[in-house]
Amino acid sequence: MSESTDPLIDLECQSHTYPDGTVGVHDIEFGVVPDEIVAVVGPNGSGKSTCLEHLNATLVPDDGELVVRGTAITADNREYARSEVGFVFQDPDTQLVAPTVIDDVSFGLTNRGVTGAAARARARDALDSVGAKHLEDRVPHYLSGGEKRLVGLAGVLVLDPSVIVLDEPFAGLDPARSAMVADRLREIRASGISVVLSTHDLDVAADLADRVCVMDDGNAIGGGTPREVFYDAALLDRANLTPPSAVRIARELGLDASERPPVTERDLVDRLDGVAGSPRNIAASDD
Ligand SMILES: Nc1ncnc2c1ncn2[C@@H]1O[C@H](COP(=O)(O)OP(=O)(O)OP(=O)(O)O)[C@@H](O)[C@H]1O
Repeated sequence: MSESTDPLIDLECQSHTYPDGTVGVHDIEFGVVPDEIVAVVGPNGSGKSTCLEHLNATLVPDDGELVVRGTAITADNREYARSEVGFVFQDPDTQLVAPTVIDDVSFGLTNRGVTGAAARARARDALDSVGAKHLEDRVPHYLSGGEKRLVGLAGVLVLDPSVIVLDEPFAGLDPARSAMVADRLREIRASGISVVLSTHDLDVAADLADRVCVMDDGNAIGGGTPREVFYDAALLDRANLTPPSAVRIARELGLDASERPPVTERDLVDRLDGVAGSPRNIAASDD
C-alpha cells in the first residue's frame, strides 16, 4: 500500500457544457487519494458519467482544472492523465476492439510499444488478476456482459494505472457476477490502485466504498463515509435516493441512534447477533 495521502486526482470543475448546450455538470470538486474506493451516486442525469469522464481528461471543464499526481493537465499532456487514470466504460463494447480477448487486452500495450510475447504475458497476468484467464482465446463480441466487463477491466489494469474509474460496473450483472466484480475491486485497491465508480446500487456502495459522493442536478451536493452519507436523510432526500436496505431496516429496529449504526447487511447481522429477542437468537434458543 502507498504511504502517501497526497491526492492522486484533484478535479475542480465549475461547469461542463456539451456541444448541444446541455449542462452536464455545474460545480464539482472531486479528489481521489491513494488506497480508496470512491462511489459516486445520484439519480439518472445527475452528472455522474460527466464527472467521471473528467477524471482522465476524456472531457475537459469549461471552467476549472484537473490535476493528476501533482501535474496540471492541459491540452499538451492529456496522455499523462490517460496513462495514470484508466477508464472502464459503462458499455463494454465501446472498449473491445480486437478479434480475440488476449489481443484486446494487449492492445493498449502494443500502442505503447510493448509487443509480442512480452505483451501477451502481461495481458495474461491482467486477465488472471480479474479471474478471466480462461477467456483469452474467445471472441470479445460473443462474451456475456459480465465477461466483457472483466475483459475491459483487464485491458485497463494491464496499463498499470494509479486510479481506475468505472462507470456503472455492476449494471446488468447477476448477483454472483456483481459480487465477483466487487471482490476484484477490493483486490485492486489492496494492490495500491484507487478505484472510483458510479452506481445506482446503494447496497453495493455501502458495502464496497470507503467514501461516497452524492450528485444531483450536475452538482456534488455532499459526501463522506457510507455511514455518514447513508444516515443523512436530508442529503439523500435532496437527491431523491432511497437508503441502502440495511439502513432502512436499522431505522425500523431503532438501531439508527446507536454509536455505529449498521450500514451493510453484514453490520446488521452482526448487530442482531447481540440483540436478545432477535430472530437469530430466538431460533438458537429453540434448538
Ligand atoms: N454527449 C452528451 N451530449 C449532450 N448532453 C449530454 C451528453 N452526455 C450527457 N448529457 C447530459 O448531461 C447530463 C448529465 O448526464 P450524465 O450522463 O453525466 O448523468 P448520469 O448521472 O451519469 O446519468 P445516468 O445515471 O442516467 O447514467 C444529462 O442531462 C444528460 O442528458
